[in-house]
Amino acid sequence: MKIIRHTDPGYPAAASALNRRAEASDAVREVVSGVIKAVRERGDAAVLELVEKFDGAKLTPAQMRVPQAELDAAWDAADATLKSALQASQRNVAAFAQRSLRQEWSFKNEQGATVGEVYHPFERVGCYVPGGTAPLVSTSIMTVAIAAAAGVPEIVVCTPCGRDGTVNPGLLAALKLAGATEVYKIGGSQAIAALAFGTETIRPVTKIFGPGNSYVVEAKRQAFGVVSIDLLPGPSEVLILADKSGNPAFIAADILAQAEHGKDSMAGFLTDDAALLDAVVAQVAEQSATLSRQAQLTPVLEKGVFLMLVPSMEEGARLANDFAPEHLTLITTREQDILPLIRTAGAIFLGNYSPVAVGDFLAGPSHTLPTGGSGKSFPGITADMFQRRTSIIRLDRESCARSEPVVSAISAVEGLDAHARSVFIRGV
Ligand SMILES: NC(=O)c1ccc[n+]([C@@H]2O[C@H](COP(=O)([O-])OP(=O)(O)OC[C@H]3O[C@@H](n4cnc5c(N)ncnc54)[C@H](O)[C@@H]3O)[C@@H](O)[C@H]2O)c1
Ligand SMILES: [Zn+2]
Repeated sequence: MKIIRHTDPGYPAAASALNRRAEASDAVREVVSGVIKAVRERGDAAVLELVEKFDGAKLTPAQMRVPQAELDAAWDAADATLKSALQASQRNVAAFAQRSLRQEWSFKNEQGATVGEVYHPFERVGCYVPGGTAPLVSTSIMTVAIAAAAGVPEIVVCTPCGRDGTVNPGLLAALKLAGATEVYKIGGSQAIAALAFGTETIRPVTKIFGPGNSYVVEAKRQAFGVVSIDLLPGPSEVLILADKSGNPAFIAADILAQAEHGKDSMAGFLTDDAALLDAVVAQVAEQSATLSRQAQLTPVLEKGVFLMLVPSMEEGARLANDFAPEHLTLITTREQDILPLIRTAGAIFLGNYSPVAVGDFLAGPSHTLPTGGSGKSFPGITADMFQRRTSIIRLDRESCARSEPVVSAISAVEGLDAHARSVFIRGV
């Protein structure tokens, strides 16, 4: 853990280093462009070679898709506690999604033309559900269930399999409940390439959603244009900003919950209270000893966790905006002053009793959120991202006549006389 105080000489540099921009390393970019090229040129064969190389599983093209019967059986076999937990999560997510959906509307413009917007669900989307280091059962709900709530008829999921070629049955159960219509057990950038460009087995989709590691995120970025994408949701992270009202045990628990995501994940803690900083450091040491995922925790605690004593909560909010955290926890007695200052967080958790884990699994908004600083440009997944918008324009003879002088004036400057004629030829 790095501990920096505003009284340290290194503070200005450490504070300005928080002002990040999301960019993949050259090495990741190169690997991914090689993968995309291979999948475009050689389809299934390339996908399966890469699955063997990165995930150690030997599959045939016929084994790529999880049969519907296996999805159904996974749901039937899931234990009752898991089923009701997944259902509770899905109910909250669907209810939240309903409120985010856009409705069609229209109005008459100044010339009397009817103009408006209509929305249709995308026909066929891809949702990536990570599975490299943990089977992200919750991500099934946080992507697929939202697509289903938006009315998307074809929801194609890719998720990596283990060396034995199987996918965690709890994950399959969640996908079934959430409403996945096709599930392929392939992961990584090869899965994104297959979804974007298609292979003999996988028909291409038009938009790709969902989080993943740096390879998955870079593949989505490189596929952009051929498909659209939701955002760039990479390795998970949290930033906690608290004044002396913060509970050190709760804060340490949230830092550790973040750290157990493993490689590349980050947790930061900013406070204006020196005693709280010390108490959180002590709590992290005490609590971390009793957790199971030491292999994931240790490297993150060494490299990915920083604690900073800032001169004020206002300065903390400024640094939080620079960092643009995926999750921001704000604990302060001055919420009305500090909350309005936060503009770039993917999701904001307020007060001592709002653990990020409840947002991960249950609360309602998608947990698929921007990371790596991309929150400055992208929001997290919302239901309306599964809707394609188009505009509608209808004129009658009268509104056409009233539009003519404006069209003629602009056509004259642009030198486009056919444009002007196409209006006045209508007898106006
Ligand atoms: N931002 C969010 O909203 C959000 C939500 C959930 C999860 N996540 C993040 O998703 C990530 C999931 O990562 P993961 O690794 O566990 O699973 P993953 O499914 O994203 O990636 C696993 C795949 O990566 C590929 N891969 C691994 N090493 C590679 C290499 N050297 N070269 C090329 N490809 C390689 C493999 O094909 C493998 O199938 C985590 O970082 C987690 O924090 C983010
Ligand atoms: Zn988490």
